[in-house]
Amino acid sequence: MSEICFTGVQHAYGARVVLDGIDLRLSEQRIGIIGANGSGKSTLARMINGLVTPTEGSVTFDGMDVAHHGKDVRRKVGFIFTDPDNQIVMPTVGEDIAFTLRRTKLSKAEVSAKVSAIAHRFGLTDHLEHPAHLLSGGQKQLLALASVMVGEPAVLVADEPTTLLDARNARMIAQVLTDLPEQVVVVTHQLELLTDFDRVIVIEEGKVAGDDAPAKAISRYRALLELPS
Ligand SMILES: Nc1ncnc2c1ncn2[C@@H]1O[C@H](COP(=O)(O)OP(=O)(O)OP(=O)(O)O)[C@@H](O)[C@H]1O
Repeated sequence: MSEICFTGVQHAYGARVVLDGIDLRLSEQRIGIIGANGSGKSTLARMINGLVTPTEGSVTFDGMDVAHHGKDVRRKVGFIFTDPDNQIVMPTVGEDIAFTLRRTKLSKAEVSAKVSAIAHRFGLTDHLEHPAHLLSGGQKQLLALASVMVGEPAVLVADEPTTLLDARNARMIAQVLTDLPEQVVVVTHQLELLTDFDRVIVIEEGKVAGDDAPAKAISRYRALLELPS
């Protein structure tokens, strides 16, 4: 597994500090990040691949400082967002997956083989020729995943990947993420998604307020929100 290290990390948007004093060494296979709205989870997740850089401290990915090696890190850290429509860029499913490989030196046949293999892995084989915008919400999230994973990142970061999905599709995407052999970091409000995860970080008002196995971290979070456990 890769090692993601936050050392003395602060992030401020203008004068507003939204993350502070973050020290984390993440090397487990499945890591969840939970916390109330606005607590700083997305900001933390975006720091892993340099979409957001710290205003103090540093984030490293396998020893590379993300602020200085953003491009190299982004090759190793795939990212999916809440709304797959924001990352589907090509008209058809097959073209969208192939788009990720456009800057590689692979031959047409090699690209085609990789697209077929990843479509098969994410259950999209029958949709390769279909317009991406006609897919269901769950299928679009699968396409976003396939288009990222075809680039063979070492880690996938997913920021609330099930928020826009109905319960059945949310469960399906949760299962797909849980079963990925790659390392995953998932920000979510869907706490049951994290049942089989290795570690869950609780963020509260920009600080780490819990860091434990799922059951304990989730009870800590419920206690913070004053919800029944
Ligand atoms: N680009 C930005 N400019 C200014 N403030 C921002 C920006 N992005 C986020 N914020 C603020 O930073 C704080 C943390 O936001 P962040 O999106 O990281 O929280 P979150 O825990 O992911 O929230 P949610 O669960 O609602 O998605 C919030 O108060 C938010 O309004």
